[in-house]
Amino acid sequence: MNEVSVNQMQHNRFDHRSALVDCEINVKVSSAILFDVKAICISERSPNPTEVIGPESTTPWDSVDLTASTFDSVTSPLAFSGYPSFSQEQEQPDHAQERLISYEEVQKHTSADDCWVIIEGNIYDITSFLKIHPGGEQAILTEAGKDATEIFSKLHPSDALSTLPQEALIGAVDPTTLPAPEEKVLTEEEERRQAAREEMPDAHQMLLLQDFEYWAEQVLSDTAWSYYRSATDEERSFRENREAFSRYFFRPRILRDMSIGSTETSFLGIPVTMPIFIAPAAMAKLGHPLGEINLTKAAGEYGIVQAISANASCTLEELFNARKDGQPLVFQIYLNKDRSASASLLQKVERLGAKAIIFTVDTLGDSKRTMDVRGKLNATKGAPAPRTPLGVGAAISGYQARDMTWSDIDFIRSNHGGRQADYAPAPLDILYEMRALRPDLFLKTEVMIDGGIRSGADVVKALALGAKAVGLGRPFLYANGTHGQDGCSRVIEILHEEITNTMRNLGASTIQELKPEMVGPAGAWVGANRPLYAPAISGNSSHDQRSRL
Ligand code: HEM
Ligand SMILES: Cc1cc2nc3c(=O)[nH]c(=O)nc-3n(C[C@H](O)[C@H](O)[C@H](O)COP(=O)(O)O)c2cc1C
Repeated sequence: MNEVSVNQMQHNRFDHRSALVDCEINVKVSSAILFDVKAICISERSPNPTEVIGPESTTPWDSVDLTASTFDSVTSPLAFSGYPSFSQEQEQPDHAQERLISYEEVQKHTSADDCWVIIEGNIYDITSFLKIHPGGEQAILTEAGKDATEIFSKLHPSDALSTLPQEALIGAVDPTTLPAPEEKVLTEEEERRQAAREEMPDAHQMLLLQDFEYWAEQVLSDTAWSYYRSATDEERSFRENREAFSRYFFRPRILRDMSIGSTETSFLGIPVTMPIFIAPAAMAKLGHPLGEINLTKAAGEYGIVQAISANASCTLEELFNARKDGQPLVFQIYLNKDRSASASLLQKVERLGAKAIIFTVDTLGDSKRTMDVRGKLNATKGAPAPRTPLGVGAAISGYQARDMTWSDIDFIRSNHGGRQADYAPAPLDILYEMRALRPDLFLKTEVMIDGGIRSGADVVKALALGAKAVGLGRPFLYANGTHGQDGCSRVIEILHEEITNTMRNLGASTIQELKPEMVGPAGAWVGANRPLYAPAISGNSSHDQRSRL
Protein backbone atom coordinates (compact mmCIF):
# COMPACT_ATOMS: atom_id res chain seq x y z
CA MET A 1 0.00 0.00 0.00
CA ASN A 2 1.12 3.53 -0.64
CA GLU A 3 2.12 5.74 2.22
CA VAL A 4 1.48 9.43 1.86
CA SER A 5 2.64 12.21 4.09
CA VAL A 6 0.60 15.25 4.89
CA ASN A 7 1.96 18.12 6.86
CA GLN A 8 -0.91 18.78 9.17
CA MET A 9 -1.88 21.74 11.27
CA GLN A 10 -4.61 20.90 13.65
CA HIS A 11 -7.26 23.09 15.01
CA ASN A 12 -7.97 21.27 18.20
CA ARG A 13 -11.01 22.11 20.11
CA PHE A 14 -11.84 20.19 23.21
CA ASP A 15 -13.13 20.54 26.73
CA HIS A 16 -14.29 24.10 26.08
CA ARG A 17 -10.79 24.96 25.01
CA SER A 18 -9.18 25.34 21.69
CA ALA A 19 -5.85 24.85 20.05
CA LEU A 20 -4.42 24.35 16.64
CA VAL A 21 -1.84 21.69 16.33
CA ASP A 22 0.50 21.27 13.45
CA CYS A 23 1.24 17.71 12.70
CA GLU A 24 3.12 15.71 10.26
CA ILE A 25 0.54 13.09 9.44
CA ASN A 26 1.46 9.85 7.87
CA VAL A 27 -1.60 8.54 6.20
CA LYS A 28 -1.33 4.84 5.68
CA VAL A 29 -3.50 4.20 2.72
CA SER A 30 -4.37 0.73 3.93
CA SER A 31 -6.33 1.14 7.10
CA ALA A 32 -4.70 3.46 9.53
CA ILE A 33 -3.80 7.09 9.84
CA LEU A 34 -0.83 7.80 12.01
CA PHE A 35 -0.19 11.13 13.59
CA ASP A 36 2.85 12.76 15.01
CA VAL A 37 2.34 16.17 16.60
CA LYS A 38 4.60 18.95 15.38
CA ALA A 39 2.93 22.20 16.41
CA ILE A 40 0.07 23.69 18.34
CA CYS A 41 -2.17 26.59 17.60
CA ILE A 42 -4.37 27.97 20.31
CA SER A 43 -7.49 28.97 18.56
CA GLU A 44 -10.34 31.27 19.51
CA ARG A 45 -10.43 29.64 22.93
CA SER A 46 -7.44 28.34 24.66
CA PRO A 47 -6.27 25.18 26.26
CA ASN A 48 -4.83 24.64 29.65
CA PRO A 49 -1.13 24.84 28.85
CA THR A 50 -0.34 21.61 30.55
CA GLU A 51 -2.90 19.89 28.40
CA VAL A 52 -1.81 21.33 25.14
CA ILE A 53 0.31 18.49 23.98
CA GLY A 54 -1.13 15.05 23.97
CA PRO A 55 0.87 11.89 24.08
CA GLU A 56 3.31 11.85 21.26
CA SER A 57 2.06 8.51 20.21
CA THR A 58 0.87 7.34 16.88
CA THR A 59 -2.71 6.26 16.74
CA PRO A 60 -4.41 4.10 14.19
CA TRP A 61 -7.61 5.61 12.86
CA ASP A 62 -9.19 2.35 12.10
CA SER A 63 -11.64 1.08 9.53
CA VAL A 64 -10.56 3.62 6.98
CA ASP A 65 -10.66 2.25 3.53
CA LEU A 66 -8.93 4.66 1.24
CA THR A 67 -9.13 3.70 -2.35
CA ALA A 68 -8.80 5.86 -5.40
CA SER A 69 -12.46 5.41 -6.15
CA THR A 70 -13.56 6.79 -2.79
CA PHE A 71 -11.67 9.99 -3.04
CA ASP A 72 -12.41 10.64 -6.69
CA SER A 73 -16.04 11.03 -5.81
CA VAL A 74 -15.42 13.34 -2.86
CA THR A 75 -17.31 16.58 -3.31
CA SER A 76 -16.57 19.88 -1.64
CA PRO A 77 -16.97 19.66 2.11
CA LEU A 78 -20.23 21.56 2.44
CA ALA A 79 -21.85 19.17 0.01
CA PHE A 80 -20.13 16.38 1.79
CA SER A 81 -22.56 16.12 4.60
CA GLY A 82 -22.67 12.49 5.41
CA TYR A 83 -25.37 11.85 2.86
CA PRO A 84 -24.70 9.43 0.06
CA SER A 85 -22.66 11.33 -2.48
CA PHE A 86 -22.86 10.98 -6.21
CA SER A 87 -20.06 12.19 -8.41
CA GLN A 88 -20.84 14.83 -10.99
CA GLU A 89 -18.48 12.93 -13.21
CA GLN A 90 -20.73 9.89 -13.13
CA GLU A 91 -22.71 9.41 -16.27
CA GLN A 92 -26.12 10.99 -16.11
CA PRO A 93 -29.05 8.80 -17.07
CA ASP A 94 -29.71 8.98 -20.83
CA HIS A 95 -33.27 10.11 -20.40
CA ALA A 96 -32.03 13.14 -18.45
CA GLN A 97 -29.74 14.21 -21.25
CA GLU A 98 -32.45 13.91 -23.87
CA ARG A 99 -35.50 15.21 -22.11
CA LEU A 100 -36.51 18.84 -22.65
CA ILE A 101 -39.29 19.86 -20.31
CA SER A 102 -41.35 23.02 -20.52
CA TYR A 103 -41.29 25.61 -17.77
CA GLU A 104 -45.07 25.25 -17.51
CA GLU A 105 -44.62 21.58 -16.59
CA VAL A 106 -41.99 22.39 -13.95
CA GLN A 107 -44.37 24.83 -12.29
CA LYS A 108 -46.81 21.99 -11.56
CA HIS A 109 -44.41 20.30 -9.09
CA THR A 110 -44.51 22.47 -6.04
CA SER A 111 -45.48 20.34 -3.07
CA ALA A 112 -43.60 18.35 -0.45
CA ASP A 113 -44.76 15.16 -2.20
CA ASP A 114 -43.70 16.29 -5.63
CA CYS A 115 -41.04 18.98 -5.81
CA TRP A 116 -39.01 20.06 -8.84
CA VAL A 117 -36.54 22.91 -9.22
CA ILE A 118 -34.45 24.29 -12.07
CA ILE A 119 -30.74 24.88 -11.47
CA GLU A 120 -28.56 26.11 -14.29
CA GLY A 121 -31.01 24.90 -16.90
CA ASN A 122 -31.34 21.39 -15.44
CA ILE A 123 -34.47 20.14 -13.76
CA TYR A 124 -34.20 18.17 -10.52
CA ASP A 125 -36.89 16.19 -8.78
CA ILE A 126 -35.78 16.73 -5.19
CA THR A 127 -38.81 15.29 -3.43
CA SER A 128 -36.79 12.56 -1.69
CA PHE A 129 -34.06 15.02 -0.64
CA LEU A 130 -36.41 17.59 0.91
CA LYS A 131 -36.52 16.01 4.35
CA ILE A 132 -32.75 15.74 4.63
CA HIS A 133 -31.87 19.11 3.11
CA PRO A 134 -29.48 20.69 5.66
CA GLY A 135 -31.03 24.13 5.09
CA GLY A 136 -34.49 22.72 5.89
CA GLU A 137 -37.44 21.54 3.81
CA GLN A 138 -39.06 24.94 3.64
CA ALA A 139 -35.98 26.56 2.06
CA ILE A 140 -36.41 24.38 -1.01
CA LEU A 141 -40.21 24.40 -1.03
CA THR A 142 -40.12 28.18 -1.37
CA GLU A 143 -38.22 27.63 -4.64
CA ALA A 144 -40.33 24.68 -5.83
CA GLY A 145 -41.42 24.87 -9.47
CA LYS A 146 -39.03 27.77 -10.11
CA ASP A 147 -35.58 28.56 -11.36
CA ALA A 148 -33.57 28.36 -8.11
CA THR A 149 -30.16 28.97 -9.72
CA GLU A 150 -29.54 32.29 -8.03
CA ILE A 151 -30.34 31.28 -4.46
CA PHE A 152 -28.66 27.91 -4.91
CA SER A 153 -25.37 29.29 -6.18
CA LYS A 154 -25.33 32.00 -3.54
CA LEU A 155 -25.36 29.46 -0.74
CA HIS A 156 -23.93 26.23 -2.06
CA PRO A 157 -20.69 25.05 -3.59
CA SER A 158 -21.44 24.14 -7.20
CA ASP A 159 -20.81 20.45 -6.56
CA ALA A 160 -23.48 20.30 -3.82
CA LEU A 161 -25.79 18.87 -6.48
CA SER A 162 -23.75 15.70 -6.54
CA THR A 163 -25.23 14.97 -3.10
CA LEU A 164 -28.54 14.32 -4.85
CA PRO A 165 -29.30 10.82 -6.07
CA GLN A 166 -28.50 10.37 -9.75
CA GLU A 167 -32.11 9.91 -10.74
CA ALA A 168 -33.00 13.35 -9.31
CA LEU A 169 -31.83 14.92 -12.57
CA ILE A 170 -34.82 14.43 -14.82
CA GLY A 171 -34.11 16.67 -17.79
CA ALA A 172 -33.34 20.16 -19.02
CA VAL A 173 -35.73 23.05 -19.19
CA ASP A 174 -36.82 24.03 -22.68
CA PRO A 175 -35.29 27.54 -22.84
CA THR A 176 -37.92 28.77 -25.28
CA THR A 177 -40.58 28.29 -22.58
CA LEU A 178 -38.84 30.34 -19.89
CA PRO A 179 -40.51 33.63 -18.96
CA ALA A 180 -38.58 36.88 -19.39
CA PRO A 181 -36.65 37.60 -16.17
CA GLU A 182 -38.72 39.69 -13.80
CA GLU A 183 -37.39 43.01 -12.64
CA LYS A 184 -36.44 42.47 -9.02
CA VAL A 185 -38.36 44.60 -6.55
CA LEU A 186 -36.17 45.40 -3.56
CA THR A 187 -37.51 45.13 -0.03
CA GLU A 188 -37.11 48.10 2.30
CA GLU A 189 -34.21 46.35 3.98
CA GLU A 190 -32.49 45.66 0.65
CA GLU A 191 -32.95 49.28 -0.36
CA ARG A 192 -31.31 50.45 2.85
CA ARG A 193 -28.37 48.13 2.32
CA GLN A 194 -28.01 49.15 -1.29
CA ALA A 195 -27.93 52.82 -0.30
CA ALA A 196 -25.27 52.04 2.31
CA ARG A 197 -23.21 50.25 -0.33
CA GLU A 198 -23.32 53.37 -2.51
CA GLU A 199 -22.06 55.45 0.40
CA MET A 200 -19.38 52.98 1.46
CA PRO A 201 -15.78 54.18 0.94
CA ASP A 202 -13.40 52.22 -1.30
CA ALA A 203 -11.27 49.50 0.24
CA HIS A 204 -8.14 51.67 0.20
CA GLN A 205 -9.96 54.27 2.31
CA MET A 206 -10.42 51.76 5.11
CA LEU A 207 -7.86 52.53 7.79
CA LEU A 208 -8.62 49.97 10.47
CA LEU A 209 -9.95 46.43 10.39
CA GLN A 210 -12.85 47.72 12.46
CA ASP A 211 -13.87 49.94 9.50
CA PHE A 212 -14.70 46.80 7.56
CA GLU A 213 -16.74 45.51 10.46
CA TYR A 214 -18.71 48.77 10.62
CA TRP A 215 -19.54 48.67 6.91
CA ALA A 216 -20.22 44.93 6.90
CA GLU A 217 -23.04 45.54 9.35
CA GLN A 218 -24.47 48.20 7.04
CA VAL A 219 -24.26 46.33 3.73
CA LEU A 220 -24.43 42.59 4.38
CA SER A 221 -27.69 40.64 4.34
CA ASP A 222 -29.20 39.87 7.74
CA THR A 223 -28.27 36.23 7.35
CA ALA A 224 -24.65 36.96 6.48
CA TRP A 225 -24.05 39.60 9.13
CA SER A 226 -25.73 37.61 11.89
CA TYR A 227 -23.87 34.43 11.00
CA TYR A 228 -20.48 36.12 10.71
CA ARG A 229 -20.81 38.26 13.78
CA SER A 230 -22.57 35.76 16.03
CA ALA A 231 -20.75 34.37 19.00
CA THR A 232 -21.98 32.31 21.90
CA ASP A 233 -25.31 33.41 23.26
CA GLU A 234 -23.87 35.54 26.01
CA GLU A 235 -21.01 36.94 23.92
CA ARG A 236 -18.81 36.63 26.98
CA SER A 237 -16.04 34.72 25.30
CA PHE A 238 -16.13 36.92 22.23
CA ARG A 239 -15.70 40.07 24.34
CA GLU A 240 -13.06 38.37 26.42
CA ASN A 241 -11.01 37.63 23.31
CA ARG A 242 -10.84 41.33 22.54
CA GLU A 243 -10.37 42.49 26.11
CA ALA A 244 -7.45 40.12 26.63
CA PHE A 245 -5.39 42.18 24.21
CA SER A 246 -5.84 45.30 26.31
CA ARG A 247 -4.49 43.51 29.38
CA TYR A 248 -1.00 43.24 27.85
CA PHE A 249 1.29 46.16 27.20
CA PHE A 250 4.56 46.65 25.37
CA ARG A 251 7.98 47.47 26.84
CA PRO A 252 9.68 49.07 23.86
CA ARG A 253 13.43 49.04 23.25
CA ILE A 254 14.66 52.30 21.77
CA LEU A 255 17.68 53.84 20.07
CA ARG A 256 18.15 50.93 17.74
CA ASP A 257 18.56 51.21 14.01
CA MET A 258 15.11 50.53 12.59
CA SER A 259 15.83 51.80 9.08
CA ILE A 260 15.58 48.32 7.63
CA GLY A 261 13.49 45.41 8.72
CA SER A 262 11.16 42.71 7.57
CA THR A 263 8.04 40.82 8.60
CA GLU A 264 9.10 37.72 6.66
CA THR A 265 9.22 34.44 8.51
CA SER A 266 7.93 30.89 8.21
CA PHE A 267 5.58 28.61 10.06
CA LEU A 268 4.70 25.00 9.46
CA GLY A 269 7.72 25.04 7.22
CA ILE A 270 5.94 27.49 4.90
CA PRO A 271 7.81 30.72 4.08
CA VAL A 272 5.47 33.71 4.46
CA THR A 273 5.72 37.46 4.01
CA MET A 274 4.22 37.92 7.46
CA PRO A 275 3.08 35.62 10.23
CA ILE A 276 -0.67 35.95 9.85
CA PHE A 277 -3.05 33.48 8.28
CA ILE A 278 -6.66 33.57 7.16
CA ALA A 279 -8.46 31.43 9.74
CA PRO A 280 -10.85 28.86 8.33
CA ALA A 281 -14.32 30.37 8.30
CA ALA A 282 -17.36 29.01 6.52
CA MET A 283 -19.70 30.44 3.91
CA ALA A 284 -17.80 33.34 2.39
CA LYS A 285 -20.34 33.39 -0.47
CA LEU A 286 -22.93 34.71 1.96
CA GLY A 287 -20.95 37.93 1.80
CA HIS A 288 -19.69 37.95 -1.80
CA PRO A 289 -20.62 35.88 -4.86
CA LEU A 290 -17.01 34.80 -5.43
CA GLY A 291 -16.79 33.54 -1.87
CA GLU A 292 -13.49 32.12 -0.65
CA ILE A 293 -11.87 32.64 -4.07
CA ASN A 294 -11.34 36.28 -3.05
CA LEU A 295 -9.48 35.14 0.04
CA THR A 296 -7.31 32.75 -1.96
CA LYS A 297 -6.37 35.47 -4.42
CA ALA A 298 -5.60 38.06 -1.77
CA ALA A 299 -3.51 35.55 0.20
CA GLY A 300 -1.62 34.68 -3.00
CA GLU A 301 -1.06 38.31 -3.90
CA TYR A 302 0.50 39.08 -0.51
CA GLY A 303 2.21 35.78 0.27
CA ILE A 304 0.26 34.73 3.34
CA VAL A 305 -1.41 31.43 4.19
CA GLN A 306 -5.13 30.83 3.78
CA ALA A 307 -6.81 28.06 5.73
CA ILE A 308 -9.83 26.78 3.81
CA SER A 309 -12.88 25.96 5.93
CA ALA A 310 -14.41 22.51 5.74
CA ASN A 311 -17.63 24.41 5.14
CA ALA A 312 -16.30 26.64 2.40
CA SER A 313 -18.94 27.75 -0.06
CA CYS A 314 -16.64 27.24 -3.05
CA THR A 315 -15.48 23.86 -4.25
CA LEU A 316 -11.99 22.71 -3.40
CA GLU A 317 -11.11 22.65 -7.08
CA GLU A 318 -12.19 26.28 -7.46
CA LEU A 319 -9.95 27.32 -4.59
CA PHE A 320 -6.92 25.28 -5.53
CA ASN A 321 -7.27 26.52 -9.13
CA ALA A 322 -7.40 30.14 -7.93
CA ARG A 323 -3.91 29.77 -6.42
CA LYS A 324 -0.82 31.42 -7.78
CA ASP A 325 2.02 29.07 -8.69
CA GLY A 326 3.32 27.49 -5.51
CA GLN A 327 0.87 29.32 -3.26
CA PRO A 328 0.45 27.38 -0.01
CA LEU A 329 -3.05 26.48 1.14
CA VAL A 330 -4.02 24.60 4.25
CA PHE A 331 -7.34 22.87 4.79
CA GLN A 332 -9.53 22.60 7.89
CA ILE A 333 -11.52 19.46 8.51
CA TYR A 334 -14.22 18.33 10.93
CA LEU A 335 -14.43 14.67 11.72
CA ASN A 336 -17.39 13.31 9.79
CA LYS A 337 -19.84 10.89 11.43
CA ASP A 338 -18.68 8.64 8.63
CA ARG A 339 -14.95 8.34 9.40
CA SER A 340 -14.09 7.04 5.98
CA ALA A 341 -15.62 10.19 4.45
CA SER A 342 -13.11 12.28 6.41
CA ALA A 343 -10.30 10.02 5.35
CA SER A 344 -11.29 10.34 1.70
CA LEU A 345 -11.47 14.08 2.05
CA LEU A 346 -8.00 14.19 3.59
CA GLN A 347 -6.70 12.19 0.68
CA LYS A 348 -8.33 14.55 -1.74
CA VAL A 349 -6.86 17.72 -0.23
CA GLU A 350 -3.47 16.09 0.00
CA ARG A 351 -3.73 15.20 -3.69
CA LEU A 352 -4.78 18.78 -4.50
CA GLY A 353 -1.65 20.00 -2.74
CA ALA A 354 -2.71 21.22 0.73
CA LYS A 355 0.32 21.93 2.88
CA ALA A 356 -1.34 21.23 6.21
CA ILE A 357 -4.57 20.20 7.83
CA ILE A 358 -6.36 22.03 10.61
CA PHE A 359 -8.38 19.52 12.55
CA THR A 360 -11.25 21.14 14.45
CA VAL A 361 -12.34 19.12 17.45
CA ASP A 362 -14.46 21.42 19.59
CA THR A 363 -17.82 20.95 17.93
CA LEU A 364 -19.04 17.91 19.81
CA GLY A 365 -21.77 20.06 21.30
CA ASP A 366 -23.94 22.64 19.58
CA SER A 367 -23.37 26.27 20.29
CA LYS A 368 -26.23 28.59 21.17
CA ARG A 369 -25.88 31.52 18.78
CA THR A 370 -29.14 33.40 19.00
CA MET A 371 -28.01 36.17 16.67
CA ASP A 372 -27.43 33.67 13.88
CA VAL A 373 -30.86 32.08 14.37
CA ARG A 374 -32.62 35.47 14.52
CA GLY A 375 -30.83 36.60 11.37
CA LYS A 376 -32.19 33.55 9.56
CA LEU A 377 -35.70 34.09 10.94
CA ASN A 378 -35.66 37.72 9.80
CA ALA A 379 -34.48 36.71 6.35
CA THR A 380 -37.29 34.20 5.95
CA LYS A 381 -40.09 36.39 7.33
CA GLY A 382 -43.39 35.46 5.71
CA ALA A 383 -42.49 31.78 5.20
CA PRO A 384 -43.84 29.29 7.76
CA ALA A 385 -41.39 29.24 10.68
CA PRO A 386 -39.73 25.88 11.31
CA ARG A 387 -40.51 24.16 14.61
CA THR A 388 -36.83 24.34 15.58
CA PRO A 389 -35.30 27.33 13.81
CA LEU A 390 -31.66 26.84 12.87
CA GLY A 391 -29.00 29.42 12.22
CA VAL A 392 -26.53 28.98 9.38
CA GLY A 393 -24.00 27.52 11.80
CA ALA A 394 -26.29 24.71 12.88
CA ALA A 395 -27.50 24.08 9.32
CA ILE A 396 -24.02 23.42 8.02
CA SER A 397 -22.76 21.29 10.86
CA GLY A 398 -25.13 18.34 10.72
CA TYR A 399 -22.55 15.93 9.37
CA GLN A 400 -20.01 16.46 12.11
CA ALA A 401 -19.22 13.57 14.43
CA ARG A 402 -20.46 14.03 17.99
CA ASP A 403 -18.73 10.96 19.27
CA MET A 404 -15.13 11.88 18.62
CA THR A 405 -12.88 10.81 21.48
CA TRP A 406 -9.23 10.35 22.21
CA SER A 407 -9.46 7.00 20.50
CA ASP A 408 -9.98 8.92 17.27
CA ILE A 409 -7.36 11.47 18.09
CA ASP A 410 -5.23 10.74 21.06
CA PHE A 411 -2.40 13.06 20.22
CA ILE A 412 -4.05 16.38 20.94
CA ARG A 413 -5.48 18.27 23.86
CA SER A 414 -7.59 21.28 23.59
CA ASN A 415 -10.77 23.25 22.40
CA HIS A 416 -13.07 26.48 19.94
CA GLY A 417 -14.14 29.66 21.45
CA GLY A 418 -16.07 32.88 21.40
CA ARG A 419 -18.37 31.12 18.94
CA GLN A 420 -18.50 27.68 20.43
CA ALA A 421 -18.12 27.36 24.17
CA ASP A 422 -18.94 30.10 26.61
CA TYR A 423 -16.74 30.80 29.66
CA ALA A 424 -13.54 29.72 27.98
CA PRO A 425 -10.36 31.73 28.55
CA ALA A 426 -8.96 34.03 25.86
CA PRO A 427 -6.23 32.55 23.67
CA LEU A 428 -3.84 35.38 24.50
CA ASP A 429 -4.15 34.65 28.23
CA ILE A 430 -3.43 31.01 27.56
CA LEU A 431 -0.45 31.91 25.43
CA TYR A 432 0.85 34.01 28.31
CA GLU A 433 0.21 31.16 30.75
CA MET A 434 2.06 28.77 28.49
CA ARG A 435 4.98 31.19 28.30
CA ALA A 436 4.94 31.50 32.10
CA LEU A 437 4.41 27.88 33.05
CA ARG A 438 5.62 25.78 30.15
CA PRO A 439 8.13 27.79 28.14
CA ASP A 440 9.68 24.50 27.05
CA LEU A 441 6.63 23.83 24.88
CA PHE A 442 7.68 26.59 22.52
CA LEU A 443 10.87 24.70 21.81
CA LYS A 444 9.08 21.48 21.02
CA THR A 445 6.27 22.75 18.92
CA GLU A 446 4.99 25.67 16.90
CA VAL A 447 2.19 27.53 18.64
CA MET A 448 -0.39 29.59 16.78
CA ILE A 449 -3.38 31.52 18.04
CA ASP A 450 -6.50 33.15 16.69
CA GLY A 451 -9.54 34.86 18.20
CA GLY A 452 -10.16 38.58 18.54
CA ILE A 453 -7.07 39.76 16.68
CA ARG A 454 -7.94 43.12 15.16
CA SER A 455 -4.70 45.06 14.71
CA GLY A 456 -0.99 44.76 14.02
CA ALA A 457 -0.31 45.48 17.69
CA ASP A 458 -2.44 42.45 18.64
CA VAL A 459 -0.44 40.36 16.19
CA VAL A 460 2.87 41.57 17.61
CA LYS A 461 1.82 40.86 21.21
CA ALA A 462 1.07 37.26 20.29
CA LEU A 463 4.29 36.87 18.30
CA ALA A 464 6.42 38.31 21.09
CA LEU A 465 4.88 35.88 23.57
CA GLY A 466 5.88 33.03 21.32
CA ALA A 467 3.20 32.46 18.68
CA LYS A 468 4.68 31.51 15.33
CA ALA A 469 1.65 32.92 13.51
CA VAL A 470 -1.81 34.30 14.22
CA GLY A 471 -5.11 33.75 12.44
CA LEU A 472 -7.91 36.17 11.68
CA GLY A 473 -11.43 35.02 10.86
CA ARG A 474 -14.13 37.67 10.92
CA PRO A 475 -12.03 40.58 9.60
CA PHE A 476 -11.52 38.69 6.33
CA LEU A 477 -15.17 37.66 6.13
CA TYR A 478 -16.29 41.25 6.68
CA ALA A 479 -13.85 42.69 4.15
CA ASN A 480 -14.79 40.03 1.62
CA GLY A 481 -18.44 40.92 2.14
CA THR A 482 -17.91 44.63 1.73
CA HIS A 483 -15.21 44.84 -0.98
CA GLY A 484 -14.46 41.31 -2.21
CA GLN A 485 -10.83 40.60 -3.08
CA ASP A 486 -9.85 44.29 -2.72
CA GLY A 487 -11.16 44.27 0.83
CA CYS A 488 -9.23 41.11 1.74
CA SER A 489 -6.07 42.61 0.26
CA ARG A 490 -6.63 45.80 2.19
CA VAL A 491 -6.91 43.87 5.47
CA ILE A 492 -3.47 42.39 4.77
CA GLU A 493 -2.03 45.80 3.86
CA ILE A 494 -3.39 47.40 7.03
CA LEU A 495 -1.97 44.60 9.15
CA HIS A 496 1.39 44.79 7.39
CA GLU A 497 1.65 48.50 8.03
CA GLU A 498 0.56 48.17 11.66
CA ILE A 499 2.85 45.21 12.35
CA THR A 500 5.83 46.99 10.81
CA ASN A 501 5.19 50.17 12.78
CA THR A 502 4.65 48.34 16.04
CA MET A 503 7.84 46.34 15.56
CA ARG A 504 9.88 49.47 14.84
CA ASN A 505 8.49 51.20 17.90
CA LEU A 506 9.36 48.15 19.95
CA GLY A 507 12.89 48.01 18.64
CA ALA A 508 12.50 44.79 16.65
CA SER A 509 13.45 44.93 13.00
CA THR A 510 12.68 41.25 12.33
CA ILE A 511 10.13 38.79 13.66
CA GLN A 512 13.00 36.86 15.27
CA GLU A 513 13.86 39.92 17.36
CA LEU A 514 10.45 39.94 19.06
CA LYS A 515 10.95 38.64 22.62
CA PRO A 516 8.55 37.68 25.41
CA GLU A 517 9.92 40.35 27.72
CA MET A 518 8.70 43.02 25.31
CA VAL A 519 5.10 42.22 26.32
CA GLY A 520 3.55 41.75 29.70
CA PRO A 521 0.51 42.38 31.85
CA ALA A 522 -0.51 46.01 32.20
CA GLY A 523 0.82 47.85 35.25
CA ALA A 524 4.15 47.76 37.01
CA TRP A 525 6.16 44.68 36.17
CA VAL A 526 7.18 43.53 39.63
CA GLY A 527 6.73 40.36 41.65
CA ALA A 528 4.38 37.89 40.01
CA ASN A 529 3.75 40.48 37.33
CA ARG A 530 7.35 40.40 36.16
CA PRO A 531 8.16 40.05 32.48
CA LEU A 532 8.70 36.58 31.11
CA TYR A 533 11.81 35.30 29.43
CA ALA A 534 12.32 32.50 27.00
CA PRO A 535 14.22 29.54 28.49
CA ALA A 536 17.96 29.50 27.98
CA ILE A 537 18.10 26.56 25.67
CA SER A 538 20.15 26.81 22.53
CA GLY A 539 18.53 26.51 19.13
CA ASN A 540 17.64 28.73 16.27
CA SER A 541 14.05 29.61 17.09
CA SER A 542 13.14 33.21 17.80
CA HIS A 543 12.02 32.38 21.31
CA ASP A 544 14.58 29.90 22.45
CA GLN A 545 17.15 32.10 24.13
CA ARG A 546 16.98 34.33 27.14
CA SER A 547 17.04 37.76 25.64
CA ARG A 548 20.04 39.98 26.16
CA LEU A 549 18.13 43.05 25.11
C1 HEM B 1 -31.49 21.28 -5.10
C2 HEM B 1 -31.91 22.45 -4.77
C3 HEM B 1 -31.58 23.20 -3.54
C4 HEM B 1 -32.14 24.38 -3.22
C5 HEM B 1 -33.18 25.14 -3.99
C6 HEM B 1 -31.58 24.79 -1.96
C7 HEM B 1 -31.90 25.94 -1.32
C8 HEM B 1 -31.38 26.33 -0.11
C9 HEM B 1 -31.74 27.52 0.57
C10 HEM B 1 -32.74 28.56 0.09
C11 HEM B 1 -31.01 27.56 1.71
C12 HEM B 1 -31.03 28.67 2.76
C13 HEM B 1 -31.90 28.29 3.90
C14 HEM B 1 -32.09 29.43 4.85
O1 HEM B 1 -31.53 30.52 4.65
O2 HEM B 1 -32.81 29.21 5.82
C15 HEM B 1 -30.21 26.38 1.74
C16 HEM B 1 -29.33 26.09 2.74
C17 HEM B 1 -28.50 25.01 2.71
N1 HEM B 1 -28.44 24.02 1.76
FE1 HEM B 1 -29.57 23.92 0.13
N2 HEM B 1 -30.68 23.85 -1.54
C18 HEM B 1 -30.65 22.86 -2.49
C19 HEM B 1 -29.88 21.74 -2.47
C20 HEM B 1 -28.93 21.48 -1.55
C21 HEM B 1 -28.02 20.38 -1.61
C22 HEM B 1 -27.97 19.33 -2.73
C23 HEM B 1 -27.22 20.45 -0.54
C24 HEM B 1 -26.09 19.51 -0.21
C25 HEM B 1 -25.93 18.95 0.93
C26 HEM B 1 -27.62 21.61 0.23
C27 HEM B 1 -27.05 22.05 1.39
C28 HEM B 1 -27.44 23.18 2.09
C29 HEM B 1 -26.82 23.62 3.30
C30 HEM B 1 -25.64 22.97 4.02
C31 HEM B 1 -27.49 24.75 3.69
C32 HEM B 1 -27.19 25.57 4.95
C33 HEM B 1 -26.59 26.87 4.64
C34 HEM B 1 -27.46 27.95 5.17
O3 HEM B 1 -28.34 27.69 5.98
O4 HEM B 1 -27.25 29.10 4.77
N3 HEM B 1 -28.67 22.22 -0.42
N4 HEM B 1 -30.45 25.65 0.62
C1 LIG C 1 -18.50 33.02 10.48
C2 LIG C 1 -17.44 32.10 11.02
C3 LIG C 1 -17.35 30.83 10.52
C4 LIG C 1 -16.37 29.97 11.00
N1 LIG C 1 -16.27 28.74 10.46
C5 LIG C 1 -15.31 27.90 10.90
C6 LIG C 1 -15.15 26.64 10.28
O1 LIG C 1 -15.84 26.29 9.33
N2 LIG C 1 -14.18 25.85 10.77
C7 LIG C 1 -13.36 26.22 11.82
O2 LIG C 1 -12.49 25.43 12.21
N3 LIG C 1 -13.48 27.42 12.40
C8 LIG C 1 -14.43 28.26 11.96
N4 LIG C 1 -14.53 29.51 12.52
C9 LIG C 1 -13.57 29.92 13.56
C10 LIG C 1 -12.34 30.57 12.92
O3 LIG C 1 -11.49 29.62 12.34
C11 LIG C 1 -11.50 31.33 13.94
O4 LIG C 1 -11.21 30.47 15.02
C12 LIG C 1 -12.17 32.59 14.48
O5 LIG C 1 -12.90 33.24 13.45
C13 LIG C 1 -11.10 33.53 15.03
O6 LIG C 1 -11.66 34.62 15.66
P1 LIG C 1 -11.87 36.05 14.95
O7 LIG C 1 -13.04 35.88 14.02
O8 LIG C 1 -12.18 36.93 16.10
O9 LIG C 1 -10.60 36.40 14.23
C14 LIG C 1 -15.49 30.40 12.04
C15 LIG C 1 -15.59 31.69 12.53
C16 LIG C 1 -16.55 32.55 12.03
C17 LIG C 1 -16.63 33.94 12.57
